Amino acid sequence: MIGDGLRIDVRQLTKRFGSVTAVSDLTFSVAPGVVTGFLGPNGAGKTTTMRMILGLVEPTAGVATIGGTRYCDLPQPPVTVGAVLDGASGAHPACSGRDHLRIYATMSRLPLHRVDAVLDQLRLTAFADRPAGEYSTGMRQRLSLATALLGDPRVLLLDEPGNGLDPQGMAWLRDLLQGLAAEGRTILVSSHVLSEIEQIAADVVVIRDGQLVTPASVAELSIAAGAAVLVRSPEAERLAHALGARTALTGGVIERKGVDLLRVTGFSTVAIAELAAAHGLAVHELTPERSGLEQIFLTLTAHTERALS
Ligand SMILES: Nc1ncnc2c1ncn2[C@@H]1O[C@H](COP(=O)(O)OP(=O)(O)OP(=O)(O)O)[C@@H](O)[C@H]1O
Repeated sequence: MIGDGLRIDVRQLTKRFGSVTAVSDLTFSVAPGVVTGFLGPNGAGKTTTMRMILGLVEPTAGVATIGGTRYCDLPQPPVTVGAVLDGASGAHPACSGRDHLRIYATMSRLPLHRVDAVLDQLRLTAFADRPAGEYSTGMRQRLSLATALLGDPRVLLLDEPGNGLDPQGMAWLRDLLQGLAAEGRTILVSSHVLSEIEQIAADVVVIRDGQLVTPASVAELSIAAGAAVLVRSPEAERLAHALGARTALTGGVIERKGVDLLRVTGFSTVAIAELAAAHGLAVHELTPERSGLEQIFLTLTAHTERALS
């Protein structure tokens, strides 16, 4: 573990570029210990928000803090926050990966032994002395991440880190980020490849038109978007009755799909299991009918789709 985790807090952030409002009164938090996905259609304001968190763009209003402190007031920013904003490592094509990291470490006053550590962590040691211009897309992405991790930061902000990675590379990225989060780090990842975020992230912040749609766990998001759960029970009738008594609160729908099968919306699998247990009803199967985050995302941002059409 890396000590107490640091929360990112975005409070009523607004950014206007002339007549364009890129981000509007945006408030959300990013918790340590899990990977949080940052989703929104093109132009939703994700990059602008990340840039404001990193002090690269001055907010028109509001504030973003990391562990309660604004980025510009952090005593040692590279030790607290690592970021990859455009997927580019910033390495000169003629410069080797190792030399690029050495230069960055020196500029950021980080110990040089971290260079070998991140080369090893990012599986770049075998390519470390080749010119960065000869790196594949995946290797360039790893060099960007290596640069962000040089300070062993407690917070990571990654804009589209999966861009250009093949499925193997994505699986590796997922394991890396989940491992870093499990150490207590705070990780915010934006991506357009929503099925990948679904695999990587436990929490999700969705924005559109610079405004918050929802902060939620992936499971909660599924419920909010009407994802259903198939429930097989020998006492389906009684279970349907028990669930039905709660739908006034949850807004869910209970459908009979067979003698022992219900299709339920508005409830998580956990809520259904707990309700069944509370009523002493057996449940033989609980299967989330996954519409996938892609569909959920489209449902939640449908307003934007309509506005554009
Ligand atoms: N420097 C700038 N000057 C003027 N407008 C800008 C500037 N930066 C961003 N914008 C505008 O702000 C809005 C939000 O852009 P932003 O890049 O933050 O969105 P995004 O969600 O990251 O989009 P994408 O997923 O396409 O990268 C867009 O309308 C964009 O054109």
